[in-house]
Amino acid sequence: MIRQLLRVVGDDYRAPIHRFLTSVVCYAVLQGVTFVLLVPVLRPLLRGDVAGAWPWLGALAVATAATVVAYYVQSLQGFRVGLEAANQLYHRIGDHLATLPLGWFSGGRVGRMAKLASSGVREITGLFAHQLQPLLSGIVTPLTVVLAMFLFDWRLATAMLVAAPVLYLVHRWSVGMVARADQAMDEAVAEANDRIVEFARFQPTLRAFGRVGADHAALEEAMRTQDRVARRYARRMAPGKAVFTVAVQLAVAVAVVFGADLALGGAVDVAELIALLVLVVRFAEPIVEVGELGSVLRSTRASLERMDEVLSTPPLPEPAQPLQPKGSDIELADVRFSYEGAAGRPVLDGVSFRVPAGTMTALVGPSGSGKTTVTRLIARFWDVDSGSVRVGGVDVRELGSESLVAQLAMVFQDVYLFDATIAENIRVGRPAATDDEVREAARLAGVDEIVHRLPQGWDTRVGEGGAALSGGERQRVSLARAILKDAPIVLLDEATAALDPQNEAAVQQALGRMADRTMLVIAHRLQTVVAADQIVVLDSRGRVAEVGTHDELLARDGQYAAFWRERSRAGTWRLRGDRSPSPVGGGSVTPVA
Ligand SMILES: Nc1ncnc2c1ncn2[C@@H]1O[C@H](COP(=O)(O)OP(=O)(O)OP(=O)(O)O)[C@@H](O)[C@H]1O
Repeated sequence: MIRQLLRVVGDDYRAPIHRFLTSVVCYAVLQGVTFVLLVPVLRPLLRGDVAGAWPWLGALAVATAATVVAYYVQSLQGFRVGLEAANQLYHRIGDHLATLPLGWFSGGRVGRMAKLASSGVREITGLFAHQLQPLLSGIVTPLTVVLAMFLFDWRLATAMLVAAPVLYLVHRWSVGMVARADQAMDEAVAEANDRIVEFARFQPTLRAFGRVGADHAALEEAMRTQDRVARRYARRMAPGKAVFTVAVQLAVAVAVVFGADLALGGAVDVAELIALLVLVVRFAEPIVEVGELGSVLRSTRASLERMDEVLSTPPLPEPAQPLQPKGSDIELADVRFSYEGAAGRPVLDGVSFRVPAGTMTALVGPSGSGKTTVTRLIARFWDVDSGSVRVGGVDVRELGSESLVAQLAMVFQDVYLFDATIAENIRVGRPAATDDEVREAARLAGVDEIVHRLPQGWDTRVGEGGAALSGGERQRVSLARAILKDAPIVLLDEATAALDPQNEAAVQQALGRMADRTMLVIAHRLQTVVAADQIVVLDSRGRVAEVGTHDELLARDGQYAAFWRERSRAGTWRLRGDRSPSPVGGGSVTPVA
């Protein structure tokens, strides 16, 4: 565990940890020495020889004072090293996250990462501040006592030495038993927590379907499971913990009986025996303390393992000599791609098309055909399995990630806004932009309209993730970011959810503003599709079905023409200014996402 801890915290932080561990070992040895000194102090006292006890009392006083100082030093160091290690960990995790492929952040990883960064880092701080000392003392102090015991009586010392591995084995067994119970309990609690959060988050959906009470089957089932596991936990955990404590007390009892036998046989006198038995009892104390740490240590070890896993996730490979893009065209050549761990056919299966510099390509296809995946491969969220994605004539794997990012402005559906003002959020697009440039970008994306409606205008904070804004408003802020960034290539996903008339106007205006850029748009609006220089149609198997202009594709009377007819009949291609309802859901052949 200590090796894993050193690996997670990093090589450059080994020295302070070693210093801390050394101070803990010093403290544990001194503690053992103070225990041992009780024997020469008690032996003369129990025989009525007070004068004979004085020199040993002096030694005990010195040893006790040294132990107190050592305790103070090690606990101070424990807190300091714990806090610094937490800081160091935050930096290491932060630095490492910045190098990971963007695709790594999808799924539930960000949530798990947040938990790891808060409770996981706290646990590791606690390991230094509270647990390493009793853990090491539980081994070093009894060892010191046993070794010193050989100075007084080799028979009792041997008995204690024999007891140590027996106690260790019992401890392992008991920790294993408690760990199994703990793990089942942790899983049940985590499941119940998830269900409660889900229950709270989906209240609107549940109520919309008349589920007004607390009759959420999944939640009830999770609660029942937790209750069942908690009962089993209590039944299993108590004996697991008790067995170790009983084993320690049994070892002490055996030592007492053995000592009494020696005294009766005249091998040791009664005064010496009592003094030695006090030592035996003290020998057991630190061991019992280790027994109490079992479950905390197990949970800390699990956090360490998860951190180790994150820190050993390979970063996005960077080219040794990054090339510069020559122009701003995009080209996908025979791209095959599957998501990690996904079975079955690839999401993209031999996709090839080119977006010439300064033109607009609309990407359409049924839901799940891989449109979003295409844009994310261009932004190198992941690397392709085979084939290549080229930007400015250079494979994105040969461009440094900085120069790739500099080429792109992305407006995706899942827009994240920081809990800051709108202006600060727009400025993310180009931190060095002037206030006027920020306002101009906001105006072009229709954000100024939103600002006028907000209580504190430009100074209104938008809440975490942009919670104070609607989906369409968030996307407009994202558009303003893209306009401000002024990158040569724009990847845009026209979110269906955000297609209110104002948002449409903003998207239209923004597209007009960026008309000289290379644009790849996952298109949901008729005028985007019609105005595109070319339309790329993906089929449900992740292949390019057709490429051409609107008129060409209609004339070809293929998949696009079929989409077109169906959409026109259903009225779900939206015309500018048309206030009919937005497209609903994704049919199997809808070109809208
Ligand atoms: N992070 C991911 N991990 C695993 N599978 C994914 C991931 N993202 C998407 N997929 C799967 O890849 C396929 C293509 O998804 P993608 O989002 O690219 O399609 P899309 O055409 O953009 O769909 P939509 O129009 O519904 O947004 C889908 O089957 C989807 O379930």
